[in-house]
Amino acid sequence: MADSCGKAKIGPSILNADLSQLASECQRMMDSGADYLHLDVMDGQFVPNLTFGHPVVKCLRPKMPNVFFDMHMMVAAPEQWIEGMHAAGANQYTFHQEATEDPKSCIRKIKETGMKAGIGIKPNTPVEVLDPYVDLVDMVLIMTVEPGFGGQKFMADMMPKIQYLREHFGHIDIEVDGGVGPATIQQCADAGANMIVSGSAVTGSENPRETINYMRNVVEEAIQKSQLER
Ligand SMILES: O=C(CO)[C@@H](O)[C@H](O)COP(=O)(O)O
Repeated sequence: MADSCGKAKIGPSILNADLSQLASECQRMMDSGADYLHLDVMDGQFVPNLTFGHPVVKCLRPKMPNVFFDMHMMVAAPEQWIEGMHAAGANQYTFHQEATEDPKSCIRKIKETGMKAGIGIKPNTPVEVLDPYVDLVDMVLIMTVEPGFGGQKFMADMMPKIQYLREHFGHIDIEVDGGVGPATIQQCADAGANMIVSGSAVTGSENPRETINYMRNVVEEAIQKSQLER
């Protein structure tokens, strides 16, 4: 993932998978051709749901030593978990701008560990709040559902946020997350998203490999089209 800024990457979310089989579900996603794993961490404060923390990541890491773990930290005071997630083997730490008084300090602490830093916003947060941080992070996350649960309806009115980021900041990694699947990937690709989080549409697919390949092809075609139009 190191030198792949702006390329099409599919990162399944396992939130709606069979969490009693977490390791095998993660492996199933990678065996189906996923580029990375999107792991949803929820604390019951920042979002009204509870999932898992760094102890679980620590157990997962030895089972999949080379998989890129994209930690989606839907938590209050995200600074508190940076060290733990790094020690557990996380590769990227994506926090929410709404969750901290000092995003720049959070970004600095993440990068000091060697992890990649991501910053995300919820649907009701204007994209312009990210302007001071985009050049400091490795990836920007645009939520297309209210964070907290998988299987929700895609919010197409979030696409202008992605277009804004692509137009103002060029080849950064822009991740889209929530209700993304074969029926909605074209909108995301056309808007400029290149890192695709898809949960239910992939983990619930009869053919996850086919679903992943389809979405990657749509994004790759959109990237090529935008490059030709420049
Ligand atoms: O962070 C979240 C939800 O809060 C997402 O990562 C969802 O887990 C994506 O799942 P689908 O909407 O694709 O089912």
